[in-house]
Amino acid sequence: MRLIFVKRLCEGHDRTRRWHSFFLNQKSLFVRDFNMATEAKRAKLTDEERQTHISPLKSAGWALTEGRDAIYKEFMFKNFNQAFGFMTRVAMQAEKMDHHPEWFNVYNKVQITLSSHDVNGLSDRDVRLANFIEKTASSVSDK
Ligand SMILES: C[C@H](O)[C@H](O)[C@H]1CNC2=NC(N)=NC(=O)C2=N1
Repeated sequence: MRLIFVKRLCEGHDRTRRWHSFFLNQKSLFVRDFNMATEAKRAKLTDEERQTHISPLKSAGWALTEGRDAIYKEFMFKNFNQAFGFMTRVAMQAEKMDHHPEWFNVYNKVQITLSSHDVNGLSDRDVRLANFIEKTASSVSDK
């Protein structure tokens, strides 16, 4: 039996785009829907996940924001050039992830808040972006 792999980008009612993937045979039988994995990630972090992933970020200088399920950190660079170089790298990663920071910059200071609007709180996308931001900040500061 010949199986055809189908991948389709769909826009949901909440305007988020997700990949729907399935194998079809000639009778259009759904064999697998990889979208399940994506769906599972669109959820708030559990208490256990916060212990594992938010605690190390707190040690790195991130703090929970008051009155809102989000994390915040202020970064200082040598000058504007370095700060903007950092922001450019983060912006490209954010676009790739379709997950964007709330941020403020003046000269060498960049203040960042991360939260997932679609779940109204912290999700694993904030953890991944925060870790990328940490790595990028130290590589930019090294120069
Ligand atoms: C339509 C688009 O996928 C969504 O609006 C994305 C864009 N960037 C986002 N960024 C953040 N921080 N949270 C989101 O829920 C989010 N959603």
